[in-house]
Amino acid sequence: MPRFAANLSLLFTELPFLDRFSAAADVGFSGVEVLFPYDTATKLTRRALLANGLDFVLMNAPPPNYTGGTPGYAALTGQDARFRSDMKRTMRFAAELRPGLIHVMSGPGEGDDAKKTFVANLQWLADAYPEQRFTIEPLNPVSQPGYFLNDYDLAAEVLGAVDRPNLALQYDAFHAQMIHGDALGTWEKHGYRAAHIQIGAAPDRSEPGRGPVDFPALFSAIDDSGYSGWVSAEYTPSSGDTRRSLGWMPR
Ligand SMILES: O=C(O)[C@@H](O)C(=O)CO
Ligand SMILES: [Mg+2]
Repeated sequence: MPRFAANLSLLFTELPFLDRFSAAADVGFSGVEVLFPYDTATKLTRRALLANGLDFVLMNAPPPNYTGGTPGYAALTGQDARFRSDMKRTMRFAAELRPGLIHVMSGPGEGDDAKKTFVANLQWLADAYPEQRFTIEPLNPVSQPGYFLNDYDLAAEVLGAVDRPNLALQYDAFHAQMIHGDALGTWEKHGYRAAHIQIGAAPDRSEPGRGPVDFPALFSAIDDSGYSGWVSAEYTPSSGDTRRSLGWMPR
């Protein structure tokens, strides 16, 4: 059975941020991820991780939280200086928080120029920080209109062109189902590129078990593939109560 982590930006939001760590540990998670940990003093976040024996699995770049703003500059031609300064800032947080992975958001864009820019920026990043592992994640166009990385085949092309050992795919069952209509088939085609997995039902991004994705079959396929990373629960509990949403989680 996969190792499960909790996304504390979507789970346990009924609690204040720093209380979500112990809540996740109490129900059996041994790792957590936070999309944008930039608003909380790093020493407080670090203390919450250590006090609860939790691995810090992943955070997003760039800071700050993009809500209401641009979701990254990595694919925006002519914005290389902005991309680099954002990533230097990210890495200052990472030096303290020590995430296993950093998800680099592409931001908006389309076409060959955006692809070339994205590839060149990712190569710079991977070479500048060879000890850090990074991911890229396709996001569906309903949730993220105008976002450049909106397809798993495109992600495969980008990963092939970047060709660095510390950059891999972030597979999200919710986005895979929304983009390609087949989360399991997308895993079977692209799963070998993945360093990180996130799960949530489609189309409403609630807990696994609702909607068309067959999660027991997906978990078996993940196990059979030999994947050894984390599977992170990244969904909004349908009742608003995270504990009540955990029926999908094998004990
Ligand atoms: O799936 C998502 O939306 C996230 O993993 C993410 O990183 C977007 O902020
Ligand atoms: Mg995701």
